[in-house]
Amino acid sequence: MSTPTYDVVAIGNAIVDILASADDAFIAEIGVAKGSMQLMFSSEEADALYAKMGPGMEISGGSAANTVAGVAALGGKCGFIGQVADDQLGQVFAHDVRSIGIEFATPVRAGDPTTGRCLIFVTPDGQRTMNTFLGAGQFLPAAAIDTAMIADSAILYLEGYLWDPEEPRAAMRAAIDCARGAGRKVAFTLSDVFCISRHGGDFRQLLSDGLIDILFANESELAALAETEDFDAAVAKISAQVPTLVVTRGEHGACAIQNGARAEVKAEPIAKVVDTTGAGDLFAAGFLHGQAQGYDLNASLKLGAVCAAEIISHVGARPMVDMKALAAKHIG
Ligand SMILES: OC[C@H]1O[C@H](O)[C@H](O)[C@@H]1O
Repeated sequence: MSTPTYDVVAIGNAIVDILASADDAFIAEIGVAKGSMQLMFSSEEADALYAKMGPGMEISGGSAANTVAGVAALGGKCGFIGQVADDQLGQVFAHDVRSIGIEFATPVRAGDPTTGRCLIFVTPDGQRTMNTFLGAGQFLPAAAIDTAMIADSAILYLEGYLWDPEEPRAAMRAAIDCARGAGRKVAFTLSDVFCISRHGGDFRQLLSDGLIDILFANESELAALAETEDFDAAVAKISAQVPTLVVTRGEHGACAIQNGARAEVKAEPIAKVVDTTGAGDLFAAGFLHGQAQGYDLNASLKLGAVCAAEIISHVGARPMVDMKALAAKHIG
């Protein structure tokens, strides 16, 4: 097997985030569950919610895109595959990933819908409530999959959010076949409990077919996938089906089980949680970069925790400090 050019190639939703402060009363008023993610199914619905939003900040996002942005900031070589439309938000998204050295060559899609956007309300406790219009992202076709790039990457990283729409799901299945055919690793994030409610059967099948090498979950996603609220039982059940399981536990840190060996990390202390958007994405970035660099499980978890702490200390899910220097300070 040849040495791969890329450390991580991701397939995910190409989204520009619009973030604004809101209080709990506003979250109740718009009728969504605080801390959750819900889909908006039309640009009219997105426009109506945007009209209610206070002054916003636009920052590129998208879960898997955030992760490769983190890996690239740490010095990894990355690629991204995702669908944007031929519009201004699409140009912003493409500019932002390319400007940090990520290879992004998915052809733009003409016509409606627009590029995806996510309206994110951040409450004073740092909690984020996301409202996503996937837009063009839900039409990523299998034909857009760059098989040469995937076969040339140590890790293919997929987001569960994108398993929902039909075309990208087919595209991701083709990408898994391509990565595995080339002897590369496949990493998958479960993204949200709602993805498991809708596609838990598929996810369990991917695991039992041995198609996933690294699985990322938070505690609620793990419980939903394992169909038990008993954390230790859930870890035992799922870790028996995947070579590496990583479970993020918010302020309680994270744990990973790799081929039977278990490691834990505490959450990195920070002065103030400003915005939790992208915490899991950046944890995945640190962990994957560590694994791609050959770090052991403890060091990979530590780098994940350091990256997650950086991202929650400011608004937006893209790193804002010199991540190489930050990693060097903590990992050496
Ligand atoms: O995981 C956080 C990301 O999910 C949503 O897709 C937003 O784009 C945000 O950046």
